[in-house]
Amino acid sequence: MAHLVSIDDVDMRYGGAEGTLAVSGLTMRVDKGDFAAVVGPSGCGKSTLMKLVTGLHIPQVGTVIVAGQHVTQPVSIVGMAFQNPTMLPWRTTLENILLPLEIVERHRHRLRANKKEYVEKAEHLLELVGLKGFGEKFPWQLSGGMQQRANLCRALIHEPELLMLDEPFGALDAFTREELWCVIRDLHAAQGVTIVLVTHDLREAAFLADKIFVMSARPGRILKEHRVPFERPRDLEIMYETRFNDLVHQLHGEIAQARATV
Ligand SMILES: Nc1ncnc2c1ncn2[C@@H]1O[C@H](COP(=O)(O)OP(=O)(O)OP(=O)(O)O)[C@@H](O)[C@H]1O
Repeated sequence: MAHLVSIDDVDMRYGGAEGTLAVSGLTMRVDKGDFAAVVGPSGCGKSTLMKLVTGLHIPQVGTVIVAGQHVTQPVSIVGMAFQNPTMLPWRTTLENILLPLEIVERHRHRLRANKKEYVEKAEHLLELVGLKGFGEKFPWQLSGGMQQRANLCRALIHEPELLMLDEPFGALDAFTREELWCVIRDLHAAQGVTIVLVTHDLREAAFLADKIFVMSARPGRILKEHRVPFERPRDLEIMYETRFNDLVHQLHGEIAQARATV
């Protein structure tokens, strides 16, 4: 089967020839339908990896292929969500969710012609993430967790094949974060979207992912790929099981070692 994401021997350096080498010899593959997590020491190049896959950065060495296309510009089949959702305060939540459709040329005409259909789709997504009826509220009327839920809807409105999540729950309290893990788990199951999640939280990676990539310290490359053997659907209770804690412990050890070998 062809991989949805193929990164081959990539080097990415910021700031010219003498600048910071963020990743080097980076190679990884993500298959269609996968839920992949990327973990590693602080500053190892995780966000850089996300930007390479989405075409926000183009590497100096190596290739990035997404859905069979060599990435040379921003990739339209990708949805993205970052740590701090930036919603436009003067637009309602629903209008914020529809925003990507107004920006992307390809969708703009379709939105104009089929507004009702897209509003229904946005309302369906709001329901999926537990925000039914909140579309008419303004972002500042929502809690941080609710804004992050809406942010996920916005990342999914154009039905991306690939959803890239960069520390999306980092700013939330532990309970809200766990609630959102379940939202993401259910979205992955319901929408069949391929997900790549960058996170510092090893429990988050072990709970959500099928594959966990461990990166080295900068310049980042993949040190190890774990297959997560836990059956789906997973319940939060799994986090109290020995096999879950063994995996988290192992990941922790690998990252500690990567940090020590800088
Ligand atoms: N635009 C940039 N210009 C210069 N250097 C950069 C730029 N973006 C990132 N870097 C550097 O590249 C390296 C990797 O950064 P990146 O943000 O990809 O790491 P990260 O693993 O996501 O970090 P963190 O764990 O802190 O979230 C870091 O040393 C960072 O300072």
